[in-house]
Amino acid sequence: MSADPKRQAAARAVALVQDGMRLGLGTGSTAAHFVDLLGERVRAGLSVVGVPTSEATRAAAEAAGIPLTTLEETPELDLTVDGADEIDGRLRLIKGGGGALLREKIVAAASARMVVIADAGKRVETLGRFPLPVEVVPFGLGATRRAVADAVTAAGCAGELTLRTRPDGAPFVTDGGHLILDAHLGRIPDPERLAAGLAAVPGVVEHGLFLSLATGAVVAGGDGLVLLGALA
Ligand SMILES: O=C[C@H](O)[C@H](O)[C@H](O)COP(=O)(O)O
Repeated sequence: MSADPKRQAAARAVALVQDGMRLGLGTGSTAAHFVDLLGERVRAGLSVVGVPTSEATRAAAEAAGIPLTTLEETPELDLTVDGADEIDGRLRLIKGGGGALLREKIVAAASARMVVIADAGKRVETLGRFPLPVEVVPFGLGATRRAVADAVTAAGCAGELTLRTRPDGAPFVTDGGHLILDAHLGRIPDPERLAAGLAAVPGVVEHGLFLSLATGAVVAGGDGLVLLGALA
C-alpha cells in the first residue's frame, strides 16, 4: 500500500464504489488521489458517473476517463467522496481551502452519503484553527465584510477577516466568480450558531462549515486507517 496517507484514505474510499453508482467527486490534493484511483477502476470496466465539484476536478476526471454528468441530468447522487481542511469528532468539517466550497456543498447535499478522506493532521477537537472560508459576491464587499464580522462576533468568535489573494496579489476568484474572505478564528465554539449567522448575511454565497453533511470518514495516519461514522 502507498505510504502517502492521503492516497491510503482515497484507496479505502474507492473500495466503497459499486457498479452503477452516481458519484460526487471532491476537490483538493486528497480527492485528486480518489479521482486517479477511481479512473483505474473505470478503465478496468467499472460503470459510474461523476459530478465534479470544481473545474480542476472536471479536468482530472476527464483525463482519468471517468464519465461525467451534471446535477441537472442527475440531481440525486449515491456517494460523494471529498477531502476536508478540518474534521471534528462529530464529523463536522471546515472545507474550502482550495476555494471549491460552494460546489462541494451543493454536491454533498445532493448525495445520500458523503465520505471524507483525510490525513490524520486534519482531525481536531474544536474547529477553527484552519481559517474558515466565507464565499461572497464582489458587489458590496465592504458592507458584506462588516456584516460577516458582526456575525462572527455574535457567534462568540473573534479574529481577522482577510480577502484571499492569488500568489500574484490579485484577488482569488472562485469557479462561481465570487471572492473569499478567510476568517482566522482560532476556535469556533458553536459551529451551528456561526453557520446560521453567516448564512443570514446578504452577499454571503456560502461558507466552509459543513455540518450534518458527512456521514463517514476515512482518516489515514501513522496508526493506519481510522474509520469514523458509517461508510456503508
Ligand atoms: O476547496 C477545497 C476543498 O474543500 C478541499 O477538499 C480541502 O481544502 C482539502 O484539500 P486537501 O485534500 O488538498 O487538503
